[in-house]
Amino acid sequence: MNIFVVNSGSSSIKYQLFRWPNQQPVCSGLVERIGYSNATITHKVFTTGTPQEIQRTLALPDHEAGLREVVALLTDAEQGVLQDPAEVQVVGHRVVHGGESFAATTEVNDEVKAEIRRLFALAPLHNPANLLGIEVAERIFPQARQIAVFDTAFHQTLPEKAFRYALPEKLYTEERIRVYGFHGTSHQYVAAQATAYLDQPETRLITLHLGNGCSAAAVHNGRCLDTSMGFGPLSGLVMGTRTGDLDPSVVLHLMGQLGYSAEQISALVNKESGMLGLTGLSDMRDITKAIEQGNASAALAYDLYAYRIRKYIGAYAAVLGGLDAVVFTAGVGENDALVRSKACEGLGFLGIELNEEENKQRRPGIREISQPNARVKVLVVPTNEELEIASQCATLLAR
Ligand SMILES: Nc1ncnc2c1ncn2[C@@H]1O[C@H](COP(=O)(O)OP(=O)(O)O)[C@@H](O)[C@H]1O
Ligand SMILES: CC(=O)OP(=O)(O)O
Ligand SMILES: [Mg+2]
Repeated sequence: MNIFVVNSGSSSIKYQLFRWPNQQPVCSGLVERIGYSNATITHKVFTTGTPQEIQRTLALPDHEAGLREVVALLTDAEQGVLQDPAEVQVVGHRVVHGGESFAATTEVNDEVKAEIRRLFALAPLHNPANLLGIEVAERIFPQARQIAVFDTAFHQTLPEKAFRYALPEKLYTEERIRVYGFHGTSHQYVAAQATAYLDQPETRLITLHLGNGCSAAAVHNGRCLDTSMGFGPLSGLVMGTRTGDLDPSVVLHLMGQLGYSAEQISALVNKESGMLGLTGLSDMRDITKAIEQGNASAALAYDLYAYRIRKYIGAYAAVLGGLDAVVFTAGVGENDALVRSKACEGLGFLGIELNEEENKQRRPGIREISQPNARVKVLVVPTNEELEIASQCATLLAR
């Protein structure tokens, strides 16, 4: 069986094709700058000994044009891996917000699409693009089963004291205003990997997904107890362009005293804040370079970013009543040794002690970067949301 996984963003599409059940990735890629005349496709094929990379720059007016180009690469006479798009039996989609309706992976139908659309307002950067990806895939792969895997699903096990806000009750009962949590597919995948690695009867983990969006989760024996993103993917850790935790008084002041509209507030907290707002840069690699060049704003932003992570580690150690491992994952978590080092600074009292030599190494796979006899293991576990999505699709179909 061929499973094609699509992670559709506002101006990008990440994808991966798997042969199942051997879980082999056949190819993967990234379409960026959709909507521009200089969009790019980076396509990697793994069927030959050394991965082949194809790069294309072209005009892509919309997601449909992007996905059609990807299908052209998949079925290319020379470098293609399929003869016909009809060979794709399953398309697995990352959908960021599933609300309270979806606690599990779900086959897409009209009702599911309507619910994803109803949730647009709660995840404006993500759900519209996710639905668009589904609709385009339905046209391109009409014979395939379309399956949605929700970022929120893994967090549906949160106890009520963790998922409720201290707001009037009817805002929960009538409006479903509560903590949903995000990046669940990634937290679930790395928690399972870390649990298998630790191989002990009980595991209390803090998983830290640090990508463009960032979130922390407290996971006890594979069950999520708390997470830092909330009603939408804005609260908690400092992110590339999002604020993380912010006192609502700031929003009230911006609207009441400084004349901001709701749209301006949304743009501010989603797209203009976080590391970008603090430094003018959102990519951690650029921020690191700026620090090396003596940029004081970049140094402060980096401190703030790591300090927020440290606060959540302390909080979640308390939630879990102890700690077996801290797990770093995603673009920043897997690659940025200095962020890991600063985030763990001063946490020796919790049993967290980094081995700085190991922390600086770059190796594929799971890496243990704590001191050999530290009470808490610190692990770098590469995430693979696409593999987890494919795996959840296969599990659903086998039922
Ligand atoms: N070598 C690296 N060092 C530091 N940060 C990195 C490195 N590689 C990637 N990143 C960071 O990872 C982030 C993107 O992470 P990723 O998990 O791909 O996010 P997303 O899936 O949300 O797009 C970017 O902010 C980028 O700066
Ligand atoms: C939910 C979320 O923040 O996703 P991403 O990190 O991909 O933007
Ligand atoms: Mg991501």
